[in-house]
This record gives sequence, C-alpha cells and structure tokens, in this order.
Amino acid sequence: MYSVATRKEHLFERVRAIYRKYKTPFVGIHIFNQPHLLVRSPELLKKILVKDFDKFINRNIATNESIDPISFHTLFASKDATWRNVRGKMTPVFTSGKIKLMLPLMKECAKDLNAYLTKCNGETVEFRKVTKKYSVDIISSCAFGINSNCLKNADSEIMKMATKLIDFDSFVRSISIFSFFFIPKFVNIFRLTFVDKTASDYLIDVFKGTIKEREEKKIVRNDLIDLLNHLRKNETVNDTYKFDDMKMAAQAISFFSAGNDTTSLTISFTLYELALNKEVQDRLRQEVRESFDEVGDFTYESVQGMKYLDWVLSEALRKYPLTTFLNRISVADYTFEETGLTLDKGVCVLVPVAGLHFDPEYFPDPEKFIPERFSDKNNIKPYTYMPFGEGPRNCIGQRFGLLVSKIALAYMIKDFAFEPTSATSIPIKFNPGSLFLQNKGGIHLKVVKI
Ligand code: HEM
Repeated sequence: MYSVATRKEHLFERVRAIYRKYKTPFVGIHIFNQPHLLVRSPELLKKILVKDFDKFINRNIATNESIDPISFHTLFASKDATWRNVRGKMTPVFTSGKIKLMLPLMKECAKDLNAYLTKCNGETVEFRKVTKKYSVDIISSCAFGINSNCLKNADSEIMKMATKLIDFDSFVRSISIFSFFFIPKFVNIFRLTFVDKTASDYLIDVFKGTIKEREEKKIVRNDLIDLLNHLRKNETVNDTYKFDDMKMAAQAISFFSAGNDTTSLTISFTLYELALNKEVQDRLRQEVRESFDEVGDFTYESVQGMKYLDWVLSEALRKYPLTTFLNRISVADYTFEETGLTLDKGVCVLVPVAGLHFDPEYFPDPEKFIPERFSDKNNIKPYTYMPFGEGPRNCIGQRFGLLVSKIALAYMIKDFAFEPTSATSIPIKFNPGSLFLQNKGGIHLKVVKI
C-alpha cells in the first residue's frame, strides 16, 4: 500500500492486483502495521456483510467526537449505537416515494445541463467538471434547499466548497483522508478532520440559514431539509438519539460529500463508455426517445421503465466501482466455520469490489463494456457485484444516486451525440491521489446536437 499512500498507484489497481495474485478465499495483508483480511470468497462475504453483520457493524474509520463532531455523526463514519440510531431515522427519508417527490427538483437541473450542452455544440467538453456542476446543483437543491446554479454561474461559491470538502488534489488532504482508513493513529495525533473544516463550516451556516427561513416563511419543498425537520419535530421522549442543528447538518454534509462525486463520476464514466461504444449509444438513444415521446416528458415511472438505460448504468458501475473496496472491522473474535480461521477483535476486513467486478469467472471479458450482462440480474452471482455495497450498511443513497444519474443521461442522450477526440484518454488512466475512482486529466468528449 506504500505505492498508494505515495500516490504512485491507485487503490483500484492495487486491490485488483492483490485479488488476482492470490486465488484463496481470503488473503491476510498488513497496511502500515494494521492487520487486514482481504476476503475473496462470495460465500464468506455474505457472512460478513449480511448474516453476521452484528459482528462487523462498523467501518474501520477513525472518528473522534471532540476533534471532528461532524464526521462522528455522519452515517458513513458513525459507529455502533450512534450508527443504528441515525440509520433508523434516515432510512424513511430514502424510500422511493420520498425520492419521487424530489424528481421535479432534479429535472430542473437536468434541463440546465441540456441547455449548457446546447451552448457547447460541436466543441470538446471536459465532462467531469460539467457533471460535477450538475450533481452539486442537485444535492444543493435537495439537501440544502438552495439553487447553487453552478451550471449557470462559473464562480459559484458552493462549487468551490464542494471541491474543497474532500479535496484529493491537495497532497496533505489526500494523505489525511488515507489516514482515516489506514493509519488511524495520525487522526488523533494531528487532529485531522475527514472533511475540510472551512467547507463544512460554510455548509453548516447555509443549512442553518435555510432551516430558519423555512420556519419563518413556512416554505415546503419536499426535500431533505423538510424531511430532517419533520424527523426532529416528531421526536419523542423515548428517542435515545435526538437531532440538534449540528447533527442534522452532519447528515446534509454527509450526503453532500457521499453523493456528489459518486454520481458525477458515474455519469462521466458512462458517457466515456457510450462515446467509445457507438452501437450502445445509438440503442440507448432509441430507447430514451421512444420513452420521452410516449409521455412527452420523463416521469419517475418512465425512467424506471427504461431497461437498457438500467443495464448501461449497471455495466458502467461494474467497470468503474467508485469505492474500490468496502471495509468493516470485527467487533469481537470471530471464527469462520467453513475454514476454521479465527479473526481477532479489531481486525479490518477489506472487500475487494474492484477485484470481483473484473473476475472473468463472474464477468467474462471483464474489460469489455457489455450492458447485456445485466439483462437477467439473476445470472449475477450474489456478492460479486457490489457498486453500492451490501447488507444493512449499504449505500443509503442508492435510489437517489441512480435516479440523478438516469435523469442526466436521459436528458443528454436524447439530444446529443458523444464522440471521442484526440483529447480523450484511451485507455483510461486513474488518478492515484483520489479515494474515489477518478481518471487522470478529465473526460474529454465532443458534443454534437442531433
Ligand atoms: C452512483 C452513486 C453512488 C455510489 C456508486 C455509491 C456507493 C456507495 C458505497 C459503495 C457505499 C459503502 C457501502 C458499504 O460499505 O456496504 C456507500 C455508502 C454510503 N452512501 Fe453512497 N453511493 C452513491 C451515491 C450516494 C448518494 C447520492 C448519497 C446521498 C444522497 C449517498 C450516501 C451514502 C451514505 C450516507 C453512505 C453510508 C451508509 C451507512 O454507513 O449507513 N451515496 N455509497
């Protein structure tokens, strides 16, 4: 992992290399003196992620409430009872009914994206930046209740803060974030925070300001702020965990940091593959146009009904699993009955998502982009495909992220063709400094209005 910490190799490549080298059900490795078990066997993964979840409830992420109260209360980093309480409260916020109510807000941003591309007709566009503007617009609207207008305004303040929040381009910040997973001692010694403090303070102020305005003007938008406020108001004396302003803001910040790059990168990697696979692009456009013409717009039901769109996105998430590994830590000594192996309390388990997604046994010709693999999802062996993780601790924003990505792709592919140019990096190279899977130098594609 030295090569990863020093930004010579991306974690994605490292995880795939270890997965390929050892053919055993699990591999023991040390990362900076910390013992880890990399588990390759889907059967053992099922036990860790689902059947014996109580023994592996936490991620191995350093948290310290006094140094970094925001991260301590986020779903991603919280532990034990705090996590159970927050997840229990937040789960009803992400039902399909609630996400459906946010569709009008998402569609406004997708139309802005379409208008943005219209102005770029015939030009080569760097799509990572554009899709990030789109995702920041959506999450600002849904999680903070504000119109950030990043697609319209090149100097948007919130865009700067979104970039700063988890900034991998800064060497110091990327080492800090690496420490949270692999060198937890550094977190206490150097008093590190998982998200940048200036950016999180800015977002807390925005959040509090919106809550105040909603209360005063009785505004209802059916967004995350309304849902969080509703949860707080309905708390009873029996609630062991109560939301205050800071804990509510922590959730909004966690959605901002967990939801932005993940969705924008997913959309840009999908466009990259569509540009390189013209027949897939044409077939997708045909489906999208037929669906649009039937209703004269995109609705929640019509987006869910586009099967090929779903296969395309599923395949993009297989080839580009943004979180290249999942991690859990054993809360007590644990014996795998099948193998007799005993894991001591406190050993970190790594789930090599990047390795599994490229294993030819589960995905023949893994380097090829073949959406049809997902035509029958029952054919995918359980615990070999996990772009959103698995079990009770999986991605709570999966439905939201998929809808945001599908709406963007539908609005773009309906009216534009995407082509590779001499600026497009083929094959793709990954940026070793980033935690999420991110390519080096952006995704440059030519846009043609059709
Ligand atoms: C395409 C987009 C996305 C991808 C690929 C993705 C992927 C993931 C993955 C792999 C995990 C870890 C799951 C595990 O350990 O089993 C995760 C966790 C999480 N994600 Fe996402 N995510 C996406 C979008 C979002 C969005 C839009 C939000 C919020 C609005 C979000 C919020 C979270 C949170 C809060 C967690 C921690 C859940 C917990 O520990 O209980 N994600 N995500």
